[in-house]
Amino acid sequence: MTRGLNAVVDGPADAPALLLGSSLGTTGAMWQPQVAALATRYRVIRYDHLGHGGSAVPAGPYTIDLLGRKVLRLLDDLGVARVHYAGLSLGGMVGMWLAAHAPERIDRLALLCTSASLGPADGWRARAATVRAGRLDSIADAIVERWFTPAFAASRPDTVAAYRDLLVSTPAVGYAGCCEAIAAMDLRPDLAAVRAPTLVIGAADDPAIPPEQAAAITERIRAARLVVLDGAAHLANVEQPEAVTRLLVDHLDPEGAVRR
Ligand SMILES: O=C(O)CC1=CCC(=O)O1
Repeated sequence: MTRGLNAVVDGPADAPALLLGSSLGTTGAMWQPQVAALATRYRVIRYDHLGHGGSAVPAGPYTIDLLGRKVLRLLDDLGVARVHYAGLSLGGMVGMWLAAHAPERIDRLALLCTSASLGPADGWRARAATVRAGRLDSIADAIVERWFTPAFAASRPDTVAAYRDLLVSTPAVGYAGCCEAIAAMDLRPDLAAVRAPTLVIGAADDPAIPPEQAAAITERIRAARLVVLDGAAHLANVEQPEAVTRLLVDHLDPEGAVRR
């Protein structure tokens, strides 16, 4: 028996719930640029993936199915029946799984800088092996280089350093377990089962998951809309915080968007 997922909750207890899923090698802290604005409207629940942050760190390999089931258990523990969900990268992968396998629990969905299938699997398994051998620090710079555009990295070195610190503080077993989940993942057949109105956001300068992947997701989900953001790499919510917050606010409350 393992502990469950760690989560931080902000906003009014009686507001609609919004669950935020973060990327590989980060925690719910990744969503800091959006929290203040979103928490005026929603009960914002930021969870850490299995093996990340304050969550349990069982020995891997993990699967997306396992990560998704842990999120459902978290919602049960919090007494939350239904949520909006926004997830970036690995957080988006879990969001697709949730929307396909537990559609009764997901209201509106936002998928950022993510993919339904992200090969080559051998690359992810090699990365997992490197990290299991205790060498996450040796590949951290190469990973973080894909998270931000060169212009952002040059102008905001402290922010980049803070996200690098978050990455290297991830438990090796947890990080590797999630790499192995991505290696084994193919959510493409699941996407036809997604009923939630979905906003798919790609970033024009994302070398980790290029915007073509966002377009491929959009084509497979019945009620999906695609937006490609300029001036952002993989962590688009950090690099373009206002634009991402606005897109989320308008997507989650489309009637409010008409009034605004
Ligand atoms: O950090 C990376 O290499 C890019 C990435 C893939 C899945 C994820 O969450 O981040």
